[in-house]
Amino acid sequence: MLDRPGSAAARIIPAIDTADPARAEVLAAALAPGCGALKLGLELFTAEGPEAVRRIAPHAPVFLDLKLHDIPNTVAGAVRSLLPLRPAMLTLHAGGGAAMITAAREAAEAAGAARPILLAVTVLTSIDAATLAETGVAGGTVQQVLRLARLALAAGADGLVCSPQEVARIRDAFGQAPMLVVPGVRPAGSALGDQARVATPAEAVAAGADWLVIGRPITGAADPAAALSAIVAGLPA
Ligand SMILES: O=c1ccn([C@@H]2O[C@H](COP(=O)(O)O)[C@@H](O)[C@H]2O)c(=O)[nH]1
Repeated sequence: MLDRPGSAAARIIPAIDTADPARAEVLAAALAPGCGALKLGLELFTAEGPEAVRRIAPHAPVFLDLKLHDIPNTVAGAVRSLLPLRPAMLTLHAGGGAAMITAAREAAEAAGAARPILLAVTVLTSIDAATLAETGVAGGTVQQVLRLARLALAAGADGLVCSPQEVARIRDAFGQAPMLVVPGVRPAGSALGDQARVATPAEAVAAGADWLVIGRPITGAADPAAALSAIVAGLPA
């Protein structure tokens, strides 16, 4: 299993969000020396499938962010199908419920010590309180994140995906054991895009984040490797 980051660079996971496998490889080669892992998500996986993972994996550990969400039997089968790709991290939606998460964990155990870190996505960082209320969830984002975090960790998730705005509350409630992987991170002055619950990289780390997922502020820069280096330079060693 991937170790918790031991340096500022190792904390950063650039999100390689493109449907173009050649572009993904160029980004991977440029960014891998300065980061801890590379995140591949739905855009590349739905375009290119497992082959995209095989092409990126030689560069850095792969965080496969597919946000699995289905009945337990189907999610367990998907985890089994993904294990040969040896992802370092894998996501599933906490909202799928405890039985789904436990089924995913049991399926992942087949990989033994090389199994991926299983991360439960709480409330997407693009969702604000009003959007959450539209889905029928009252009480605000922090309360829902804590509710889903409790469920997911009890069911066998190794860690959580949450926004930087909930990290300190999660550490207060659950301590240092859960691995916290945090998107919704924006260097000062960066465009928010569709992200709603954000903080800067330094704020996220100070709150207790383990890894920071950062996409467009890096991959949309004229020099992605330089943008990554500038973010790392702004973090404590
Ligand atoms: O709650 C979540 C879960 C996953 N993501 C993913 O992280 C990156 C963020 O990219 P940016 O360009 O830095 O906004 C992206 O791949 C999302 O799918 C998230 O943003 N929020």
